[in-house]
Amino acid sequence: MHSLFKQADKTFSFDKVFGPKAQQRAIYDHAVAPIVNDVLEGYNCTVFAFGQTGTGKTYTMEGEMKQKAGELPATAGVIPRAVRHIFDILEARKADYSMKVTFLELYNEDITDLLALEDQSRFPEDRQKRAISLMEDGKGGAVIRGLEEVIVYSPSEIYNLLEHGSARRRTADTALNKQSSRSHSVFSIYIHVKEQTVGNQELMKCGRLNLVDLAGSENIARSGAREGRAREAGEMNKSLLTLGRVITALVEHSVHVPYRDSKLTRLLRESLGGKAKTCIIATVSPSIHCLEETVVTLDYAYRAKSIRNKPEANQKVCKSVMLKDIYQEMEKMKQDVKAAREKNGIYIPHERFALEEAEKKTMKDKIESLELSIEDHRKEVDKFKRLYLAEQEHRLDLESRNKELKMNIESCKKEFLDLEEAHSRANISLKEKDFIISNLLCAEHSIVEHAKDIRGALENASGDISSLVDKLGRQSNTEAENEGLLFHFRSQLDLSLELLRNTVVGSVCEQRQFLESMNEQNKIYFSAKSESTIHLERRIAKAKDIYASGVQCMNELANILHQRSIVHSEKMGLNILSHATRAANFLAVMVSEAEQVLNDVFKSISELKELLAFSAEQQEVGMKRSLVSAQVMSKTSIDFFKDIKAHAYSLIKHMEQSQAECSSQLLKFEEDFKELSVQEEQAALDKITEILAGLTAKKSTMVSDRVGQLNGKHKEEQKHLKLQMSSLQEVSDSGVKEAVAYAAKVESQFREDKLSHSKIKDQMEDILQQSLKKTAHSVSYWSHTESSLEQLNKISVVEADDFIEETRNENESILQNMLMVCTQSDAKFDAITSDMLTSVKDSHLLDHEARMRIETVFSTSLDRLEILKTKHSQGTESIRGMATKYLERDYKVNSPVRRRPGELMTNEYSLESIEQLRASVPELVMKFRSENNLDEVEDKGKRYLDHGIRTPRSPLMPVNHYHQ
Ligand SMILES: Nc1ncnc2c1ncn2[C@@H]1O[C@H](COP(=O)(O)OP(=O)(O)OP(=O)(O)O)[C@@H](O)[C@H]1O
Repeated sequence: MHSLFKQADKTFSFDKVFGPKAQQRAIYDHAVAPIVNDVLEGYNCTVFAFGQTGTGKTYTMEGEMKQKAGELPATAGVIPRAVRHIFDILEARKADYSMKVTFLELYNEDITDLLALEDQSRFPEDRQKRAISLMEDGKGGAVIRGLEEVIVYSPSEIYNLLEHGSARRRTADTALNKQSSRSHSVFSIYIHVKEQTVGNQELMKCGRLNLVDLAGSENIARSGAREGRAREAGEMNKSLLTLGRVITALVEHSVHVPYRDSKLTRLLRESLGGKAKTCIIATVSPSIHCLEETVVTLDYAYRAKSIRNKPEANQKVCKSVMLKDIYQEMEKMKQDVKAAREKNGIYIPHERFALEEAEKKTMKDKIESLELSIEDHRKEVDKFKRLYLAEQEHRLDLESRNKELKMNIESCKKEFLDLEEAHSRANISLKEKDFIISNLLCAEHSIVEHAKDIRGALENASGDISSLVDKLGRQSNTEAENEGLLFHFRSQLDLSLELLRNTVVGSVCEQRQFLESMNEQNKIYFSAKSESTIHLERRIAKAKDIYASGVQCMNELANILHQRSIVHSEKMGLNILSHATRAANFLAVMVSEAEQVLNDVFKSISELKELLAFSAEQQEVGMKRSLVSAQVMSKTSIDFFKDIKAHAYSLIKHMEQSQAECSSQLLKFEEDFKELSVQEEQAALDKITEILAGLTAKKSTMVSDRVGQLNGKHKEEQKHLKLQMSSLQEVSDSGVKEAVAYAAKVESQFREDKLSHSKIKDQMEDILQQSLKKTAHSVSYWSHTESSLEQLNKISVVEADDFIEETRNENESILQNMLMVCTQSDAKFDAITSDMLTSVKDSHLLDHEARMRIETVFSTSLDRLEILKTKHSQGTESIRGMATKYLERDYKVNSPVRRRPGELMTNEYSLESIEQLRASVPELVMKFRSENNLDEVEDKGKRYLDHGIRTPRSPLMPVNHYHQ
């Protein structure tokens, strides 16, 4: 089956190929019409159709012949069309012609005349078709004795004969064709055309057209032929087989062409390699089920196409010569008739009978001896065929083995190339990894640098924090100082108020004492002057009241001020205390956490460093190992393939040699055999018996010698081949084992390396993620701390500022009130004093003495008042000065923070800079590839890319989210 499909790939070329829809007319015009013209020029021409049964041979040759209105139907085949064509030409030429036709059937090697009259014999055996003998004409053609030649004058006559004859053909119902022709049919048209020559001599052009419809070649099993049909098919196939052999012999220019092996080939002898012009129509089926037969048919047709005939026109004969022939023939026939009349039965003249008998006898002898020799030949040929077939099989076997070996070599080469590619890929990946490692080291270095920077920044921050703590301490000191100052101010204020009160009380007492003394004096003096005294008393009481109310007011104010200052200082103290403790706690926690974070970062960085170093070391070791093993393996594979190649080469050479030798020997043998056969044939004519014996002996010895030689050689070759094959197998087995072992080793190493690499990578990834998380956490924490500090600072500053402002405002308002009260009391005191002076002046008018006394008292009072005034103004001034000092100089306000901790960090360690710390493996791979022009290499780095795309580095994600 496999070979069949292989055959189906074959290509055949023909003069013209007609498809299933081709019209009969097209086939005729293209293939047969030129032949008809040649027939009319005096050539013998043959058109024969052959092919598988049921493929349309009869349809092509005969078709439908019933005329419609004098016209042939479209389905008319080659024969009716040729007949019509011939008549058309002859009539157009107005030629003088004669035409006769014969129609015979060749069935199971028997020739039957299809145009002979029906036998009216009573007995069925007599009614059997008369067998007709086939004889050589001595010019390479065949003569059929006793065949009915019907002279025809019109196409319709021929059509009738054709229909009549076709109806008598043996047909049967088969699985492939309902009306399958079981015989070969030959319809011949003989045409004699008279030609006028210059010398007024009449010449005749004799042409013959054989139209042959062969029985179908058939696969007995498929055609469904059984028993009688099977035998019939076998016979048909036999004659077709002989036809095939004849074609083969003609194609190969063999000396002997087995025409005589079947009647069909004897009949067609002239048309195959003879002097006739031949057209072969091969019919095939488009069905796949008929592929085998189709290929065989096409093969026959293709081979038959290369047969070269030597067409020769028949000799033009004189009319007189022809007439002479005809008369001779008539004479012969007359003698036959006469002999038949004289006796009952079939009689011929005695001389002819004796001649024919002798001829028959010699022929019979010849045939017998030839049959014997043919039988021998056949046996020998069969033997050699078997040998040849065995040899061919052996050759095919060797060829297939050779092919297998070649394929093995090819696959090994491919594997080797794959290995080389893998090796180069491994090298590239090694370089890639080196590149990545160096970049990772750089990244690590930069991370360490950044960590150092962070540490510096943290140190700065801790400095800032400690300065902040100092500042807070200072602030609390300031607050304490302020408290002290306030206390001092309060005590001072109390003192001055006390002093003022004492002064006022003293002056009032003095005034009172003076007034009492004045009263006593006046009692004495002003007994008479009660009105003025009453007035004075009233006035004094009024001044007394005013002074008492002023003192009371001052006292109240001082108390309020005192109480407020106490409350405020307490509040402030509490605030400052709480702020300080909060800040201290917060800073302590922050410092400890920052230290922890820093420690973690350093720890993870050192771990990362160690891991990186370890992984780089391991990778290097693994890569080196794989490189070495790959190199070893490549070397071994190369050696192994070299060995195989050398072995295969020697094997092929040896095979070629042996094949050439075999074929040359076979050719030689065939030639010898043919030569011998020819010689034998020649000699057989002379001394058949003697030479046959000699020849047989010679042949048998020669054959046995040759066979022995061939066998010996064949055995030697086989031995040699076996040896070669076994060594080759050993080599290939060992090579395969080595290759498998190396492959397994390399694979395991690769797996190990890959596993460790992936583990380390995972660890690295984890650590990196952890460190990044911690960094992110610390960054967030820092920023949080910073904001908290800032907030705290702001709150405390605002609170302190508010409090101070409030206190200042309150104090200022109190002082303003106090000053106002003082001024009011001054004014009132002045008013009282002036009143008193007026009263004193009034009293002066009353009494000079009293006036003198009063003047003295007045001057003393004035002095005292002056002193009181000065003291009062001094007290006021000191209070004011103290207040100013307290408010402007001594009350310490917290100076604003110049540099905020954390600014450095946020500015220097932006998200971008942290992102830049990443060593992106895909980018590194891309960079490496672009630098090394490795784009065309199978994209192994794609994995990194894919990986990079699939798992974007998550550690910084929280940071990103936090900051977004
Ligand atoms: N080209 C065609 N167009 C129409 N019908 C066709 C064609 N060729 C063959 N046939 C039909 O196929 C059937 C078989 O054809 P035909 O008898 O000519 O085959 P065959 O090759 O002579 O077979 P066998 O060798 O068995 O005699 C017939 O019925 C015929 O009419």
